[in-house]
Amino acid sequence: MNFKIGLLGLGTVGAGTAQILLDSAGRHPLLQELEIARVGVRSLDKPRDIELPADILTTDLESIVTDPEIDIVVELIGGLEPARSLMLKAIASGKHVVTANKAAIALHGAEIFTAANEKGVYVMLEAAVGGGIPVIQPLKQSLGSNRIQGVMGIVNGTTNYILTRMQLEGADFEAVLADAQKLGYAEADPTADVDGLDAADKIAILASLAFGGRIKREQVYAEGIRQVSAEDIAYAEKLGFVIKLLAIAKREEGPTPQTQTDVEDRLQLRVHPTLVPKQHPLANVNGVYNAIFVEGDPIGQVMFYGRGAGAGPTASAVVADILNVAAVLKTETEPIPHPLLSCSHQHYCAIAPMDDVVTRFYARFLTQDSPGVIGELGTIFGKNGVSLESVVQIGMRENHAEIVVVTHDVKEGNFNHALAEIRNLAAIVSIPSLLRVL
Ligand SMILES: NC(=O)C1=CN([C@@H]2O[C@H](COP(=O)(O)OP(=O)(O)OC[C@H]3O[C@@H](n4cnc5c(N)ncnc54)[C@H](OP(=O)(O)O)[C@@H]3O)[C@@H](O)[C@H]2O)C=CC1
Ligand SMILES: N[C@@H](CC=O)C(=O)O
Ligand code: NA
Repeated sequence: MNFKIGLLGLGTVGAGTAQILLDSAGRHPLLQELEIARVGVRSLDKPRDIELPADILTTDLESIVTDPEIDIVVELIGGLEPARSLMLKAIASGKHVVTANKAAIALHGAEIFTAANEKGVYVMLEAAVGGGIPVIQPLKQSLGSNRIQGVMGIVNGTTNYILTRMQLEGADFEAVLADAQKLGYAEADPTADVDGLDAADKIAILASLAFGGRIKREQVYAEGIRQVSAEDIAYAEKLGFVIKLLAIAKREEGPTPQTQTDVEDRLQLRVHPTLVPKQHPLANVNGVYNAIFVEGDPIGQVMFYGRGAGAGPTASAVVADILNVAAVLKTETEPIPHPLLSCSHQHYCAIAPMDDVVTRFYARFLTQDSPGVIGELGTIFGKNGVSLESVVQIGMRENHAEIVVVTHDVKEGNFNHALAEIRNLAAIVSIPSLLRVL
């Protein structure tokens, strides 16, 4: 039995996927039953490293998703449109869909999964989060017996690659970003990586699976790494931390749920650069590697680690999804959405406002070099209920005193009130950095 694949996109991930499909030796035997029937691209003239019969390439992607011969549509063009419409048309035509497109799923997942469930087809997205790291299937299946308390991770390879090289080599942000683009890690528009939007898409997807509800993408708080400076990386290092872009989804404890439907806990959903203690497992995840740290009851802590971007690792996850669908098609005469492969939740999770989030902060102040400034800072923080773990005058920068503060756990709202007062102090020149601490 052969399964016909309609591949949309033959870029970094598309070419990586075709490469695996064309070279099945030594891999799962079911691969031999997969056939690349048609491939959709934007330009037919582009030179490509992969050899495919010219007549299967087309720029008419709609004809692929409606082709009665195609069993599985693999969407690897990226972006919101026409990716969303093509996936919906594929579903309407009864095709199963495999995608790596976290942006389209995070924003339009509800529409796409509702259509898929109505039509009785699968939408698989292992490659969309953590590239080659198996994390979507484990959340759907292997961890299904757990009540998940938190999912936290380094889920953007581009920014982790940049931060790692800035830390290890003191490298320049722009130069390292250009390398990440050459290596195929970055999105077509790397703004999504650098500004934390790609990580926000991914944590929305992970949270939806971990906490069994839909997530409104606009409710994920996202801060990127543009403001992370070489100075902060160096100060963090002295204080025993490394700076990582973390994506965090955390259940705020409510009453213990008695039934499936009365889970009304709120979720924290946030992406921001974070000072991570050097001894934390996530502190040692470097370069393009990603890691997703899950805490559940009764499993405790578990971490998934591997390459989060790049042609081969991402294609590994794409082809695994194709195999999963092919395996179901082979064994079920009338495919119905398999409860452990499909996504069927309906309600939206309640999200906590950022002002209610409790976290530690690192703040760097430039002040006039006058007596009593540290005392003034301490008084304002104390008045706002912000307890300080350390206050250190690092030295002088451009004739101003440089003071670094690390707080204990504090409500963001209280910290922001204190900052508003501090900004009005005559001695404050600027506050170049504000970062959260794990
Ligand atoms: N790169 C990575 O490491 C990872 C990427 N992803 C996701 O995988 C998806 C693909 O990414 P990637 O391979 O890097 O992207 P690329 O930009 O390398 O490739 C995109 C491909 O899609 C084709 N394409 C794009 N738009 C259209 C269109 N409107 N009509 C027809 N063809 C189109 C392009 O055609 P042509 O070749 O003719 O230009 C190209 O072949 C994205 O959703 C991305 O977020 C997920 C995990 C990791
Ligand atoms: N641009 C993304 C690619 C994988 O999702 C990243 O850098 O992680
Ligand atoms: Na993955």
